Amino acid sequence: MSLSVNITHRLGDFLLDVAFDASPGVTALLGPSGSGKTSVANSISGLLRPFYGHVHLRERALLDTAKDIFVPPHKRRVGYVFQDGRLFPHLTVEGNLRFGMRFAKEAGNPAEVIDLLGLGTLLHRRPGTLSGGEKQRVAMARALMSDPQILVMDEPLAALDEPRKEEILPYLEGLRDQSDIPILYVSHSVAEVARLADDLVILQGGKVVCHGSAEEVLSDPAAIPFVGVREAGSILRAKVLEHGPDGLSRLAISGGELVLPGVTADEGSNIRIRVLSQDILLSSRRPEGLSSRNILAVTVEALRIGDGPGAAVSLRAGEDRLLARITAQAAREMGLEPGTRCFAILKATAVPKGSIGR
Ligand SMILES: Nc1ncnc2c1ncn2[C@@H]1O[C@H](COP(=O)(O)OP(=O)(O)OP(=O)(O)O)[C@@H](O)[C@H]1O
Repeated sequence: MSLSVNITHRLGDFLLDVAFDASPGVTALLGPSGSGKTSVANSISGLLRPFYGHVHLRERALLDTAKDIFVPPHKRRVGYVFQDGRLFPHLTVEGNLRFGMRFAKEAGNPAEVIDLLGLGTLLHRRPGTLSGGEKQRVAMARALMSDPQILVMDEPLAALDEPRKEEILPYLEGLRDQSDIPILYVSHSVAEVARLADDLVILQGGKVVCHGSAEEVLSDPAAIPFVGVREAGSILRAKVLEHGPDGLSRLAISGGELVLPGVTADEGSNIRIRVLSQDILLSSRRPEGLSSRNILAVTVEALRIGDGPGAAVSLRAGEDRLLARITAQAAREMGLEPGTRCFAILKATAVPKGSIGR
């Protein structure tokens, strides 16, 4: 395990009591404002010194209260990206990147990092002339230049508008896919996390309430109270089979095929699709004469009927999972229970472009 966190800390009335592990790839820390995300990130970077517990990075103790170990921030090899970038305004992009290397024993490969984050044409510009998204790409590159053993990003997209977020997400996907260190990605946005996370830790009131692979957690009805009913949904892994002339693409998933618009990835490439639970319909029989092409044979895995009129149904389609939100009345009438076989219907236009990543 690359990162192991087990900490307890009191901040005023707030008690932080968090334990989780993270491997290379993106581990997202998701939670509402005040749930303790920044405090966890700060405990890893050394900006906060928890009263009790440990933080281990590649078997190295950065914090171990039992042994009175507290490694100062600049010796931790933690690359930190703040919400607002915090670039040096008087230095060019290149100067900012050089600054990132100043404590590095072995600096990250500048050409590789510049290429990964698409900074080649920006090197001589000053931060004041960059867009918010470009500034954040520089901040990420600067953090990588310090040859970190982990990258901690605290809400790196929070200050950006939607178009700038869309612009930067592919770079973050590239970072995730090419980096061999763990990336702790702090966010309150389920959409971002669904695009980027391999693993997901959900925090609520200073405690871990869900932890697992992003696919597992997001398709678990038990996670709905924490992500919110409107944001609830699952992640499907698909392969692009072909792009049709009509703007629709045919995709293979483990449980069948889907036809969706807005897919720009090359034929043959793998993508991930976020499907909101509110965009899935269920039918006991295979529907006929329906406008939707997206009909999947599924098996009910779990069912959660809340206090209100809604029911959440976790479904298995081949190796993939779907989450559907229907009325409790419909669930009863259809006799849904674990093991029930039925059909899930997804309207093609329900999946916006931003829900399709790689
Ligand atoms: N120095 C402090 N003294 C007292 N309470 C604090 C202090 N720092 C943080 N807190 C409280 O600890 C809780 C967790 O704060 P934290 O910033 O870690 O949450 P967060 O999930 O990152 O929130 P946000 O997304 O709003 O930044 C909050 O209730 C906050 O008010």
